[in-house]
Amino acid sequence: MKFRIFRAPDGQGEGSGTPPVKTRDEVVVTANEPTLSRTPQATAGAGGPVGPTKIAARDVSVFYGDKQALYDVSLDVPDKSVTALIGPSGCGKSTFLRTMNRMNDTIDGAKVTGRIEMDGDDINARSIDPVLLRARVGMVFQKPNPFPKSIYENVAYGPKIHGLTTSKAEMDQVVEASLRRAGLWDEVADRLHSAGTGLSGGQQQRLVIARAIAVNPEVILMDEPCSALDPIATAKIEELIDELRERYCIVIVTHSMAQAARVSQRTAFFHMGRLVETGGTEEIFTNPKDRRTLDYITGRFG
Ligand SMILES: Nc1ncnc2c1ncn2[C@@H]1O[C@H](COP(=O)(O)OP(=O)(O)OP(=O)(O)O)[C@@H](O)[C@H]1O
Repeated sequence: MKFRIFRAPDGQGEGSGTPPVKTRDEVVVTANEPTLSRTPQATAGAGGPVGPTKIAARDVSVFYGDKQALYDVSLDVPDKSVTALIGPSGCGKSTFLRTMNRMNDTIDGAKVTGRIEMDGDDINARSIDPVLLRARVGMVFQKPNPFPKSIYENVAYGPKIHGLTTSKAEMDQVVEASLRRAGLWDEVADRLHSAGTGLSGGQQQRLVIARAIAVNPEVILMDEPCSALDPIATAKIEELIDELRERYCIVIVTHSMAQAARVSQRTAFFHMGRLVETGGTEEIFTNPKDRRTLDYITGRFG
């Protein structure tokens, strides 16, 4: 599917006498043709097929001490698809991302209110163990952060501490399957016992993704996963994200509008701690309803 980012709503912009506005990213982006058959229970969103709701956030606010960073955010995140969180610096994208696996709990003075359900269960309930939750909801950060251990041990670490395997042979299988799924196996099969930190930046990021995959997550959160990578490594991670969405619910924070358009089926635009608008990615980029979304995607601020 090809679409041109931006067509102004309500007769503004292209074809209405106002000169077309260039986005600060590429203007024309391409994404794969949506294939409804790939996800049988999928419904067709404007940005491609998505699965049923995996995470439902309702009236979520986050405070760092006295400062409120998020205001009453309600958002449904669908399974088997990629949801992009976009918006200007400091608008609360990472804060919202962290609410989905309770990473804000690890920040002194942070307080989360509202409700977040995963498959209908309240993830902030007392009965939920945050360590187990973070295995179900894995996270990939801006800067690749492999452990100072071998490639093998990086991937085996999670299955080991969660007791997911019972033999060395089974662990070998999990490590290989995870590295294959992260698109890294062919590059590291002959050096599994070398240091993970010796890999290139892009390989390290795929190793970190393999590490997250190894514990059978249902959701993968990615906080600007390509911002430290060159364009070739970025393209590989984007391809990988596109493959992974068939199995997982993926949420990605990105500053690149072109990246959001290439990899996501749904987009949520945040501004000053509020969720302004959400919808199918194509719809958000071609026909945003809110003026602030339009201004952001056309590079007027941010
Ligand atoms: N640990 C923290 N302690 C205090 N304030 C914080 C903390 N983390 C974030 N904030 C504040 O919360 C607000 C939202 O920050 P957040 O990092 O979620 O935004 P963002 O949209 O992800 O920004 P960026 O695109 O620059 O990464 C900002 O005002 C930020 O300064």
